[in-house]
Amino acid sequence: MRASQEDFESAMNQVKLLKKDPGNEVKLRLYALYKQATEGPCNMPKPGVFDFINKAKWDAWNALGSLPKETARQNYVDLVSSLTSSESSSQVKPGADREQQEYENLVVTSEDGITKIMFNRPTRKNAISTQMYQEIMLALKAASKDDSTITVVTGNGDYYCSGNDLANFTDIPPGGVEEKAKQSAIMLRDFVGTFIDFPKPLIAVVNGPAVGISVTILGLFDAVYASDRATFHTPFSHLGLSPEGCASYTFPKIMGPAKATEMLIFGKKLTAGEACAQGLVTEVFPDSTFQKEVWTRLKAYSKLPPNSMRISKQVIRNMEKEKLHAVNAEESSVLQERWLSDECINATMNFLSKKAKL
Ligand SMILES: CCCCCCCCCC/C=C/CC(=O)SCCNC(=O)CCNC(=O)[C@H](O)C(C)(C)COP(=O)(O)OP(=O)(O)OC[C@H]1O[C@@H](n2cnc3c(N)ncnc32)[C@H](O)[C@@H]1OP(=O)(O)O
Repeated sequence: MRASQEDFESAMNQVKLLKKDPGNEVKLRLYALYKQATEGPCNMPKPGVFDFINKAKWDAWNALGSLPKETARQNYVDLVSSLTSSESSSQVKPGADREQQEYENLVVTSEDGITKIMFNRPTRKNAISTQMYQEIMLALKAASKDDSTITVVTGNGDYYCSGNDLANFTDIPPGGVEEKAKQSAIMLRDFVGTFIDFPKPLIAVVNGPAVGISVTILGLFDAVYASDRATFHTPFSHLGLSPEGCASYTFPKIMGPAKATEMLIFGKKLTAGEACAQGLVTEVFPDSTFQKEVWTRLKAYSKLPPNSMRISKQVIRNMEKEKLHAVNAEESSVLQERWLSDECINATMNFLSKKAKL
């Protein structure tokens, strides 16, 4: 069942009763979902650059694109529910392992045996900044040790994730671009390594389009549920790049070398249905019932015996671990060179100077 008008109104009241300020990102998200749920897609003229507050509100609402009103209403209710439950769980067990760490680019909640890690930069289509790579690693490490039985990764807004934040290329340290490429290769290897070693069932709830590294690492997840609005795109050649996230190994294994070539070399964008037919996605749901159906299923899975699930994951994955770490190291080292290539620098500059989009 989808959130009713009554659920929506009750969620609006609960927001007023929140004891803790949820922070600007979340408040903007609530505003945007409220406007989308009540008025539909953004219909206001874009405010001027110096009208900071209204520009931020406009950006947040506009970022929801054509998200249907019912989905926005449901997402609003879900977001309020995650805020109220994180307040009440920290009241019930202060200082215990349910305690939530503050993240700038993620919303992490834990309830019903499920830790949910939600990418939370909707105005940037959830592009992964350098800080966000670190936060995702921290959140996964915490989830591996908390008392949840399964861990879910999802996105806030109309995108699941638009991949690496291309602005990461502009933050060059005093050691120069070579030093930046070296540090980035280490960060990438650690980031992907955290997924390879994650001990519990790891599930992706792909709520919208997914790009780049957010797609490649799906090969390291244990199940991938997708809305029929989701697409899967790895435009590495267009960006002068090469695959990461172990996709050079997992994708040919999952879908066969020819289909993997179309995605990883020619940058073919797959619909959710195509990705499911090729084995990258476990199941596709209509967007209108996506959240409801997936979370009902996940809540049931989270009640299965945790040790049995962990051990089964070990049995399924452990034989591959050494190979995956070797592939990860090789992909990261190849990319360290690619980032310094003219092909990559030109493609990135074209995007950042607004001359190109995917
Ligand atoms: C020296 C070496 C340093 C290297 C450091 C890297 C370390 C780790 C690397 C791991 C490797 C990963 C590979 C990849 O992930 S490749 C994929 C990279 N992603 C992209 O190329 C996507 C680029 N974005 C787009 O093409 C489009 O934005 C979109 C996703 C198709 C959406 O288009 P739409 O028209 O709907 O929306 P907007 O373009 O208006 O987006 C809203 C604003 O968000 C900004 N945005 C979106 N995605 C990104 C992104 N990936 N990086 C930076 N910024 C992004 C977009 O520019 C808009 O901003 P604006 O409002 O200011 O215009």
